[in-house]
Amino acid sequence: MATSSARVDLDGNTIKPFTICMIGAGGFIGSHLCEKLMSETPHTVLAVDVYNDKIKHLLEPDSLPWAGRIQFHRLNIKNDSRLEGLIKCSDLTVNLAAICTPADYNTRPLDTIYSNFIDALPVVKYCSENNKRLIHFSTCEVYGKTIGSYLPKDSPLRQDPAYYILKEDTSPCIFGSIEKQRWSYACAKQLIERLIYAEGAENGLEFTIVRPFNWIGPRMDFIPGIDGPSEGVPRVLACFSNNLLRREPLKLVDGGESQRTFVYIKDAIEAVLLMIENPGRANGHIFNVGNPNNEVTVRQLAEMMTKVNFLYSLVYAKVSGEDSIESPTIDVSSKEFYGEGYDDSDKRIPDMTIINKQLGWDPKTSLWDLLESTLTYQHRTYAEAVKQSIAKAVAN
Ligand SMILES: NC(=O)c1ccc[n+]([C@@H]2O[C@H](COP(=O)([O-])OP(=O)(O)OC[C@H]3O[C@@H](n4cnc5c(N)ncnc54)[C@H](O)[C@@H]3O)[C@@H](O)[C@H]2O)c1
Ligand SMILES: O=C(O)[C@H]1O[C@H](OP(=O)(O)OP(=O)(O)OC[C@H]2O[C@@H](n3ccc(=O)[nH]c3=O)[C@H](O)[C@@H]2O)[C@H](O)[C@@H](O)[C@@H]1O
Repeated sequence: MATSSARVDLDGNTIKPFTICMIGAGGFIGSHLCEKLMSETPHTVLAVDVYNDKIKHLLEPDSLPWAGRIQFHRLNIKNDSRLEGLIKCSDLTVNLAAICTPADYNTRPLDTIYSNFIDALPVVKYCSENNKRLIHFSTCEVYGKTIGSYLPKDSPLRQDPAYYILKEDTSPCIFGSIEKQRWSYACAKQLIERLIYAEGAENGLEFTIVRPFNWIGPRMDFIPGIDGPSEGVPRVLACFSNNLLRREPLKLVDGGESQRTFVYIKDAIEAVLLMIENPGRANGHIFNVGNPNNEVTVRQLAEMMTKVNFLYSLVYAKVSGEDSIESPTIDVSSKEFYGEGYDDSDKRIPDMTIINKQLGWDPKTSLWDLLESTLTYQHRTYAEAVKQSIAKAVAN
């Protein structure tokens, strides 16, 4: 445990322990960030969320080595006057709270806009008024679609990185029309980014904006019918994990042609810790955090996850080779899967120049490796519960 030895920042200065108000600490990213801060740093976390299931293992029992350095505050930031007090007594606020599952963007656009813009406003205001540093979680979705996607299909310029690489300081934000409510999330995130940037420019707010590019790993979202609603649609990793655990075909939306770069949550958390502990290098910056080397189409992701799952089943669950499903994928239209108003980002490759220069950070984990450890986690956490729920359904 590194908590007793003095920590130094990237410039060799000793880092004093500080207090972090982490809003949305009970979610996927928050749970990994809390874990990292507890196990490797001396900092204190005031963990704010409406749920704490994903950080329970850090809160109990009292004998944990970090007991006293993490406190859970169950509150909804929409309507709780305790929020300002928690921000005031912290050195830094990290805001992760949001609705961030695409199935909600076109079906619950009002909740999406309120959650990502209106509910974040008081957090920015309290940080600005009390001279507190803010690390705000935005998204790579603020880039929307690539410039290349608007070129003719056979244009050679589509192969030119200038038409698809996403750069914090030069790329435009390209969204679809207003009826394409998919973009309600990206647009709300863009506006809160602009507001934070303006608070920095006009009122001196010390801020960092993070644009995650498809961070994935254990504890992401939920498995429908097990630890989330049966009809709920989580992000792609959990959708495909659910299909694999239930031994049903993986659904490819509109042919699974969209491309994504996936980064392992543990690599990405290293980047966030560097931002937290190096304010002089992180303040005033917007950072892409992703892994440009892990690009696949959604179809390729489905194929890779099917292979990794098959190997896991052979080795650990002792399932025979012939038992693998015959039709591992099935095509569905986006209208059928997400409903009216869905649209998609075609390709998302982060430019890494700024984060490299400011923080010297690079992702390490390959897609194969991260899928192997994540699917092992999914099996160990959910396989038995899924088996029981299938048996129950058959019995009824
Ligand atoms: N996971 C990714 O790859 C990714 C990519 C891009 C952007 N982001 C952004 O990062 C942030 C965290 O994402 P995540 O994947 O951990 O999502 P998540 O849904 O797992 O976590 C969000 C947490 O915020 C909490 N929350 C939401 N509204 C709240 C409220 N009103 N009051 C209190 N708590 C509230 C939720 O209960 C949840 O625990 C979000 O802002 C998201 O937009 C994530
Ligand atoms: O993770 C990110 O960086 C951002 O992108 C995500 O958006 P997206 O990548 O579109 O969300 P996923 O649900 O992970 O879907 C990825 C792709 O898989 C497809 N998909 C999803 C689920 C499924 O069962 N099948 C399928 O083909 C989707 O249509 C999409 O093309 C979410 O908007 C946010 O969590 C976040 O801000």
